[in-house]
Amino acid sequence: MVITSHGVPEAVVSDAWKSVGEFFDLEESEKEKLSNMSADYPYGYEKGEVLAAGKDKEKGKALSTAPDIKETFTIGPNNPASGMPAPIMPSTPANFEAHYAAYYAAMEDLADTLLESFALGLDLPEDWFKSKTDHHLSALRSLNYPDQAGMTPEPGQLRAGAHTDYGSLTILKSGGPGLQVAKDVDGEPSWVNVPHVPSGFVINLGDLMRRWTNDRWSSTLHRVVNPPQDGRNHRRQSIAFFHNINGDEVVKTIPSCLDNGESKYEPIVAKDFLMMKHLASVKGVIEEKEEL
Ligand SMILES: O=C(O)CCC(=O)C(=O)O
Ligand SMILES: [Fe+2]
Repeated sequence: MVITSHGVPEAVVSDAWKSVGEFFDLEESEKEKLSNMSADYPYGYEKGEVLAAGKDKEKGKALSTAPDIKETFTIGPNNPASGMPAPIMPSTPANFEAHYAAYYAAMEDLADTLLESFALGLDLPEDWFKSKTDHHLSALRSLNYPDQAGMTPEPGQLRAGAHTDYGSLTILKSGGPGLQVAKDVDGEPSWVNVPHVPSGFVINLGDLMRRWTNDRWSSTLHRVVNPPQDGRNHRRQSIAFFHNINGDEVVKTIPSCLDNGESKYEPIVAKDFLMMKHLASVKGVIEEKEEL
């Protein structure tokens, strides 16, 4: 869905947007200083990531061994209770840290509001999600899809390959068209362009929400296509807030989503579920490498 009238101050968005653009404009060597991803710190700067888990959904087979045509910068929560280390931020551009932190905080508030609506939609008390999200593992990732002037993507290579997000819900701000969604069904996906609403946010559900609701709600299969041939020189920027619940929360089918008292899924600790998703995506990459 696309939401407007969300209450996020325009300046919070435009400040973060500008700082993100300036960050991606830095020399590669500057950005590489932030590529400090490890098992303990699954964030930072990355280029050419392959979202392999999603590719499994396209007939269970990778369409291409080529990486997504994008670069990303990600932080996690700035809250020791989440169990994650504090965010490592770029020191340039000068205001990046303040703007990024303010945007993260605004997204936390918006996610809380959305979850209150979700609770009502699932026949739960309005504050049902509150105790399950008060030391959440949400991540904020900005994305830059460089212009494609003078380059020819490999067959099947996209700005972002088809995938579903892992967590509960995603709040996405983007600077232009290119995002497509499809029903997450077996067989050939039927892609639909998501309308670009400049003041709005796109909301996608993730795999954790799907499992939690016992498949009553689906996770959104999506991708970002390459610019049209006559618009190759257009760069695209977006900022995605991946809301995730408390890492130590046990994801056990929401009572109102049981099917005649039955659940399709075993209870799982949220952090284990996210790790399983992460490892599955890494496994996809390894298998692709073995196919070469
Ligand atoms: O840039 C976009 O519009 C989508 C990004 C996305 O799907 C992701 O980072 O998971
Ligand atoms: Fe996504």
